[in-house]
Formats: sequence, structure tokens, C-alpha cells
Amino acid sequence: MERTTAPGATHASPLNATRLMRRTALNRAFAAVYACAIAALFYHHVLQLSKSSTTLITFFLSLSLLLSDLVLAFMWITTQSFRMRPIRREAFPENLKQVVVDDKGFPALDVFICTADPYKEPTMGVVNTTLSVMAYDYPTNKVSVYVSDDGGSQLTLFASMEAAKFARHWLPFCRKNDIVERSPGVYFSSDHDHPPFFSEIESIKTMYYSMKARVENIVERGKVGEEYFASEQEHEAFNKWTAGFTRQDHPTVIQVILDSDKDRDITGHVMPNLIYVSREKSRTSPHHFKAGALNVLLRVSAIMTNAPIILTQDCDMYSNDAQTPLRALCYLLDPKFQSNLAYLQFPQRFNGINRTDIYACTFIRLFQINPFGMDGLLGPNYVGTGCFFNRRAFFGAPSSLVPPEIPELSPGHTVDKSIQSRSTLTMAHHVANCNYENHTKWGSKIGIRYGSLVEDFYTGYRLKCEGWKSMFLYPDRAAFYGDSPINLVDVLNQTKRWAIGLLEVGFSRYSPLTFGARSMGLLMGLSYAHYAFWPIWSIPITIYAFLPQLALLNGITIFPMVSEQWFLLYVFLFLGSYGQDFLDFFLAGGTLESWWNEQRMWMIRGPSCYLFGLVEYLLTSIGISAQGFNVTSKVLDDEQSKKYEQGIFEFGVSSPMFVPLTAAAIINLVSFFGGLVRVCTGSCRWEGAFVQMFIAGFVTLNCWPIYEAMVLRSDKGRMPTKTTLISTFLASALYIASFLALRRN
Ligand SMILES: O=c1ccn([C@@H]2O[C@H](COP(=O)(O)OP(=O)(O)O[C@H]3O[C@H](CO)[C@@H](O)[C@H](O)[C@H]3O)[C@@H](O)[C@H]2O)c(=O)[nH]1
Ligand SMILES: [Mn+2]
Repeated sequence: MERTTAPGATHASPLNATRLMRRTALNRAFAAVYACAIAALFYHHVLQLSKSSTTLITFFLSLSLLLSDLVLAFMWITTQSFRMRPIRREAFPENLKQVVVDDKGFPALDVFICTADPYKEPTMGVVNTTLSVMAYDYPTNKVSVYVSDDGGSQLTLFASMEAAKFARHWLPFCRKNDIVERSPGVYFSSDHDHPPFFSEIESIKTMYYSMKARVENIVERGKVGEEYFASEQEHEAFNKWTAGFTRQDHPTVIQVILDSDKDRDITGHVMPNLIYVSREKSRTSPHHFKAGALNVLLRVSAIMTNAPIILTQDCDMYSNDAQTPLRALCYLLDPKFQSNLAYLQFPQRFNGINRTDIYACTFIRLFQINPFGMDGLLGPNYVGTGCFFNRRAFFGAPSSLVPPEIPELSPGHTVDKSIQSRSTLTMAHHVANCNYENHTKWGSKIGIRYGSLVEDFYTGYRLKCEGWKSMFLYPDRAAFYGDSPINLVDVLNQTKRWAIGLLEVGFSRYSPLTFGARSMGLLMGLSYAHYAFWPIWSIPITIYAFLPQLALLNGITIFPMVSEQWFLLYVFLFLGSYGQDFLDFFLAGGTLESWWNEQRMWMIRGPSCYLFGLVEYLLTSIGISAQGFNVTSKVLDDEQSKKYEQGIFEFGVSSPMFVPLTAAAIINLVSFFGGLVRVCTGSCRWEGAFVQMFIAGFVTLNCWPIYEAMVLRSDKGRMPTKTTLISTFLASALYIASFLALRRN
């Protein structure tokens, strides 16, 4: 164990510790063996290719398989970077008092909460996230919470004001009773019968539910009525929503809802700052989605509070542990790391996932396994939420500050005016203008970087290339909990957006394979490349979903026979990768069922969102279409929730992404049985057909929910008839095409 001790502290009480995972040696040994197997596979491919060059069509078959295996091998190589040096960190916030003696010693903390649509992102979710971070175990006068509303909605402002009023009761209640759940929504959703303060709970619970009712009522009406304006100030704030105010076109609204210099809770204790920010929007200037919103927050907060530490949060990700900022301080205040630590990432964890995680939304590799691996190198990627930043990191490399265009935005600038002073507010409005960034370095050299739909991934990556490091903390008690989509279309659309954004990075001039590997070293370059080229999984998955099956239907065998030695190589490659995949998953706390579902979702994503993402990216890059950031819905439909709980797939709407998926399901089923008939009737030898039959059978097994949705179900979530028909048509067309191509020869 490598331990870092606080300055002046004894060895017994460190701030943090690091442990190399035990599996490292095994991972490295296995990588060496598996690499040899891959080399042998390509040798086999070369042999095949030279043998098959006799006819065009067999040559094409061999070439497709070679291409698939090249992509698989590339992805395998990139994943090795996660396995070479995985580490785990542990923070000891209880030892912090050796470094920070009293409240004054704590650095200020600015929290950014992003929301973009009061209908897709329920307003009460924003309220709960806001309250959960306001209630951090942190000196309240040091905390400022900024709510960024990209939806430009008075409903969100109203809800934030209601949150502030409730916070005056909630914060002292949490402090006094040492409440663990600081999101009131979560706290009140379970029963609490602690006799000592039972009546207090009851009264604050009533208060919470009446606030919730008010907010939901307003959201339903879509407008804040005059009768709700409690003060002249509130009246003035809502007056900004004039007739011409739309979400795409409106002036900046900045409203200081709580000012820690003035506002007190019901016990007279200081409140944190709470500021509502809706940046100016105009149809004629690009707003860069969340990246743009965060940059506005970086500037507005610089003018108002300029805290050295920033926490970025999505509105659906509430804090589940009030100690989280203290854990972050265990690193951010450690002199050993201070010089180049850009951010500290906590994982995205979700609490609405069903028992076996049918849509693999836990993303256990993305949010848990791989970050441990990257942490042992230069650090994990930034995932957009649950991340504590060193403000300085947004302004150039550790050793060379890139000064912003005005000194007030500089990370070293000290704020000496009240957040409500006229000059502060004027300046804050100025930096939130939609044209403010023109001819500045924002988005290119300063702040969150533009140019990708996955601004988080891209920004974290660019910071690494500049020489910054990051760290990954995975405490046992989840630091944050969020929502994940619960129907297949939402899941696939989310991954498709990511796919496009990732390719934007992969094929940019900052590609991790070239620029990245040069700036960060080969292993880090590979780990970022793994994500940047994520969507090319679609190539081998799609080829393997159709080609061997169509060949089998036509009586053509394309893999080694069971009696050949090459067959053993295929067995080893398959079992080796699936086995290691399972082991990784299992060691990360997964179960057999959730692993099965995860590998199924990998298969499902291949010919759907990865493929569509890849195609849409290509269309965008030649200028045919344009991509936007479609916010993922966090609304729970009762019927859908029920089906999700039961682990039933939700298709329901017809999406083009379902078509290749369903066509593959049909082809594999037909091919498996077709192959069986061929073997039984002796028109095909089983030794030759085995691998193809195995693949078709394995895919068929995985496709069970699709068959069910096509023929057995009658509920709203079944496969739309239209999709079934189009897919059947596509499958038949593919079969006929393959028949014509293969039989001719
Ligand atoms: O124009 C926009 C669009 C989105 N958002 C906010 O961005 C966040 C993420 O959006 P969401 O629809 O939830 O996307 P996800 O795919 O779930 O988000 C993941 O992927 C995003 C990048 O695509 C990251 O920004 C997120 O942090 C990460 O959780 C939400 O808080 C939104 O309110 C904005 O502020 N402005
Ligand atoms: Mn989200």
C-alpha cells in the first residue's frame, strides 16, 4: 500500500491510500498468451485468403471475416490498457482535520447543476438534486449552487425558489438529526419511525409534500401565476418571461435565490448561495448544448464566487453521501497531487436499475472496471457528472496558464463584491451573452471543449493531453445516484448520441491514436481510443450476425472443421474472451444473469445504435445531416416501469434501429434450423457446419426477447407490426441476394 500522509500528520493517519489490484499479474500473462492466439488467427486468415482467391465471392467472404477480426483485434488491444495497471483508491476524510483546522480553512466549492427540459427532466428531480448538494457536510458559507436551465423555463426558476424555501427547514433538520439521505425525495420515500424526532419528521414531511404538490401543479399548468409571487423581487424575476420569450430565443436570466451573506435558515445558520442561471439564447448563434451551458456557468461563477473547486452535476444525479466533498478534498488538498490534478471523478451509479439490468444500463465497464484501469495510468475519463474539478485546469496546461480575455474570469482572481451587487450582476449577465464567446478561446483552449456531442469525454481527454491528471474514487456508499432510461428506444438513442460524439473525437485531428498517444503515452492513447472508436464494434457484430448464417443457409461452410487444429484456436479465442469478460464482470459485483444481459446488449447495440451512429456520423461529416443533443427522458411511465421491473423488453414505438436487429433475429433462427435440417439430411457435414451453427444458435438464444416481442406479446411494448414486416422483408431480401450470389458459383 502506497500511502500519502497529510503534512505534519503521523503515518497512522493518512489522507488517502492506493492499492494495486491483485489481478494485474494474471491480466498481463493472459494478454501475452491471447496476443499469440490472435497472431495465429491472422496467419490462418492469410492462408484462407490465398486459398479463396479463386472466386470473387469466396474471396469476399474471407475478406469480410478478416475485416471483422481486425476490428475485434483492434478493440482487444485497446482494452488491454485497462488491464495493465488497475488501482483502487481510498480516502480518509476523518483525517482531514489535520490539514484544515477550522471552517475557514476549507476551499470554496461551486456546484453546477445542468437541466435542459422541465418535461423530460422532472422538475422535482432538479429540486432534489439541488437540496442534496446544498445539504453537504461542508461549511455552508463556502458552498454555491448554480442551477443552469437550458430550457429557459420559469417552471425551473419557480421550483428552485421553492427548493430554497424548503432548504431553510431541511438543512438544519439534516444537520441536527444526522440524516444520511439528504435528498428529501429519497428520505421520505421510505418509512422512518425513529421515536425521538418522529413529530419533527412528520411536520417536515408535510412541508415537503406540499412543496412538491405546488411545483407539480405549476408544471402541469405550464406557467407561474401572479398569486405565487411572494415578493417584489420574485415578481420582477418572472417578468422576464415576456411574450417573445422562447427556449431558443431569450435574454439571460440570472436570479440570486439565496445569498449566504444575508440568508439564514430557521435556526439562524448561514445558507449556501443558490443562483439560477439561464443563459441568453438566440437561434442565430450556436449554443453548444451542455458544453456551452457549462462554460457560461464557469464564467458566471467566476464573477460571483470563483471557487477553486467545481463540482459538475446532471440534474438527475443527486448526492447520496454528504461526505463526498470531504473525500474529494483528501486529494485536492494533498500537496503531492496538487500541481497537476485536474479532476476527481466519482462513478455514475443508478438506483432504478432492475434486478438483472436487462438493458445493461449500469455500464459496469464504462463506469467502474475501466476507470480503475485508467486510474493506474494518468486517470479516468470525465463522465459529465459527479466530478470535482480544479478550476485552474480549465485555463491551460499545469505549467502555462492561458489567461481569459478579462482578468475577472481568471482562476486566481479574488471576488470582493457581494453576489447581489449591481456591478457583479451586470458583469454576470454580460458573460452569459450568447455572443460573448466570439473571438475568444472558450471551447478551444479554455473551459469545456467544443466539437463533440460527448463534451465530457472530449474535455477530459484534452486536459490529459495538456499534461493534467485525474483520479477515480469508488466509495462503497455511492456518492451519487441517477436515473437511467427504462425502454429500449431511449437506451439506444442515448448510445447513438454517444457513438456520434465519440467518433467526432476519434476522427478529429486530436485523435487518441495519433495526437493522444503522442501526448499521453501509448497506453493512455489506447484507452481513449477504445471509447473514441467504440461504434466500430458495429462492423464485426453486424458481419457475424448475418454472414455465417447466410452462408450456412446456402450450404457453404466458412470456418475450420471440428477435426482441424484451427478449430481449437477458435474455441480458445471464444472461451478466452468470454471467460475473461465474465470474470471481470463477476469481480466487479455482477451476477451471471446480469452478465448474460450485458453481453446481449453488446450484441444488440452492434447492428442498431453503434451502426446508426457510425452511419449518421459519416453523413454528418460529408454535410448531409446535422446532429443535436437529444436529452434523455427521465420521466417514468407507470406501465413501462412495471414491465421494466419484471425484466420485459420494451419495444413499442417503431424505430429504424429495430429493423436490422429484428432481421438478424429472423435470419439466425432460420439459419440455425436450416443448418440442422441440412446436417440431418446429410447435405452438409456437421464438422464443417458446427461453428456456423453454434453462432446462429448462440445469437438465437440471445434474441429470445425479440421473438417474444414479435409473436407472443400483445401489450403496448410489443414489436410494432410495421417493424416486423419490414424486417421480414429485409431478411428475405438478404437471403435471396445471398442465394443468387453464392449459388452462381
Ligand atoms: O442542451 C443541453 C443538453 C443537455 N444538457 C444537460 O446535460 C445533461 C446530460 O444530458 P442527458 O440527456 O441526461 O444525457 P446522458 O446521455 O444521460 O448524459 C451522459 O452523456 C452526456 C454526454 O453526451 C454527459 O454530458 C452527461 O454528463 C452524461 O451523464 C443533463 O443534465 C441535461 O440537462 C444541457 O444542459 N443542455
Ligand atoms: Mn443522463
